[in-house]
Amino acid sequence: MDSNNSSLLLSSSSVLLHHQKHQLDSSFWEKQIKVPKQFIWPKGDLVEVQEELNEPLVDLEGFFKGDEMGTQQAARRIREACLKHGFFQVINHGVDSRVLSAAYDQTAKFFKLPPTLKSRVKKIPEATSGYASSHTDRFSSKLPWKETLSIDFHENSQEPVVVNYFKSNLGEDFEQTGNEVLISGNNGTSGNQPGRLTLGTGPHRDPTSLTILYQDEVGGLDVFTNNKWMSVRPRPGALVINIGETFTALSNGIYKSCLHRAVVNTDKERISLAFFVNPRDDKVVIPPSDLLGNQGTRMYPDFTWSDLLRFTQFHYRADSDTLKNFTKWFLSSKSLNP
Ligand SMILES: O=C(O)CCC(=O)C(=O)O
Ligand SMILES: [Fe+2]
Repeated sequence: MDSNNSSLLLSSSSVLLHHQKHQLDSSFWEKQIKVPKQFIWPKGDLVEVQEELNEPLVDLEGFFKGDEMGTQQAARRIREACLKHGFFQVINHGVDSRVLSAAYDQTAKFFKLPPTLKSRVKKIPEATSGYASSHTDRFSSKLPWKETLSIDFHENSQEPVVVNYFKSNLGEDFEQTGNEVLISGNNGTSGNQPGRLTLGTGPHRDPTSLTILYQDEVGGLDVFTNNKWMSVRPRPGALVINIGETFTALSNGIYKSCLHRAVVNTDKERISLAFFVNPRDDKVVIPPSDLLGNQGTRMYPDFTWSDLLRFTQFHYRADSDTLKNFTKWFLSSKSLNP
């Protein structure tokens, strides 16, 4: 799809939350002898992985070269993965490895800045861009052991929005960061062995359409499928793709968006770069009629990405039941305000 076509349908955004000032500094938490109880997750969410997920590794070379056979093979493998758990990895994806390394380095450089500097881009309420440590303002329990930097990106914007964002908040030295980072960086820090009690990102399904993730070699991404947690092996140069709830709704529930989490490594810090792809705000998510089955039954109501975003930002922490609870909330708010 060329960028003109895709901009008719897609916008992209990364959505994370703001913080309280004294908790901006993740090094503060790392120095604590005991993990504060707000960061301790229930045992059921912490069950360790025993196996690797056998997700398909899809080679996109044929697709990019216009090769029919290669394209069909890739499509078949992606379809199979989406019917099972919605996770696959891609190689020969066309994203220059130098851009990925530069984005990674710039993200790492940002997370190493002193807290006072990071706080210059701190996320404010209702914003979708900015730096956040842990989401402490929004939740009082099961906090994620990580810091995040989120940046809004709209493909059809003429302005160098991201470059301007970094330059105006952090200064000229960060122009390059703006050039490379079109992602949200998750930095799961290790510290005092919090890995045994905490999670970098708790179990959730992404509300997005698609998530494209670049993870470093530390690993920690786990997927819950076949009734167990399974790890997604970091593969050098590959991107992890998973479908989110919006895509599930678009496929009338046929393609699965799977529960996943990021565990904290007890020895090493981990950085992951997630690019969330979402429909344009005004596009209604309606599955094609041939996915409705004989009865023409719709699994989910007509909604827009901004409805789901509002729900997950202001009413509900994304978890295993987001789409089900969103549907209830959305239908009842519609019946109150028809
Ligand atoms: O860091 C990861 O591997 C996953 C992060 C994630 O699931 C998310 O940001 O939605
Ligand atoms: Fe996720």
